[in-house]
Amino acid sequence: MGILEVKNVGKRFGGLQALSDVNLSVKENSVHAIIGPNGAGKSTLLNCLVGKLIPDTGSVMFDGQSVLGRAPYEINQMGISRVFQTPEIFGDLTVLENMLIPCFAKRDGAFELNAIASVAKQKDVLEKAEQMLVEMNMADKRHMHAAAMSRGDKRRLEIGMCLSQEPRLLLLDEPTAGMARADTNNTIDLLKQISDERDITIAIIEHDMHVVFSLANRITVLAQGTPLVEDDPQNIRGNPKVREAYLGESA
Ligand SMILES: Nc1ncnc2c1ncn2[C@@H]1O[C@H](COP(=O)(O)OP(=O)(O)OP(=O)(O)O)[C@@H](O)[C@H]1O
Repeated sequence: MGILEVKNVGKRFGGLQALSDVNLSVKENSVHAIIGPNGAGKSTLLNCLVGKLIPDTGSVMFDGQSVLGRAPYEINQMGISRVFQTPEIFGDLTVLENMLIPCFAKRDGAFELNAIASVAKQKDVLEKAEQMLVEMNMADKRHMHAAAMSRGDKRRLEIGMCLSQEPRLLLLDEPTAGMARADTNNTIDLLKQISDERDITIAIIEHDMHVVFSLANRITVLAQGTPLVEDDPQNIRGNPKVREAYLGESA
């Protein structure tokens, strides 16, 4: 039994069956990649896991509890945190101010913008945010405006903001999209470190096969809304069905 169990999930948009009969079992503490050609249904599936979409059929269980019918913030509180394709950070705030936001939300269940102004009085939150920046190797950038950072550092900050909420499952939607190779490699190293050092499960949607094969210990291939194959990376690499689904993409 995995920490995340998806059973027979289907989702239709008008005349388009975006997902049908999707089964997925994500083992605790694994790095599970979900790959597939454009339009295969990867983002739709992810949206069904975090409450952004409600599947028409099937079930989604996280740690034995159904996530269906719960609001995204409730699913977040259950222990699922999501990293978006474009980093969801506040460019006008400093790195430290960004980090304070999830730290307040974790402590109080909510966040008010004026809390940042009085943060000096909130030692526990400030210490937690500073500690997270140390763990993310970003302490030297704490007073920098987030917008001024490289794409890789924005991603690093966003991942740190997610981790400050102490999730048990981290979902990543193409975390290296649009990155230069050096930033991609830094992100791979960061995710490896997170997976090795923390009690956390990672599910990642990714097009870049270098990222997938560097990180994943299990891979599900989606094609036309349904799982084509689920296997270990070494078996996926040479699988003719996977190569065919990608029609020449480097699988
Ligand atoms: N809100 C929506 N309304 C209508 N159709 C949608 C909606 N969201 C996705 N689709 C369609 O559902 C199918 C699956 O899309 P989805 O974005 O999940 O694929 P994907 O595998 O994530 O693709 P990509 O790799 O290009 O991001 C596509 O045909 C897409 O056009």
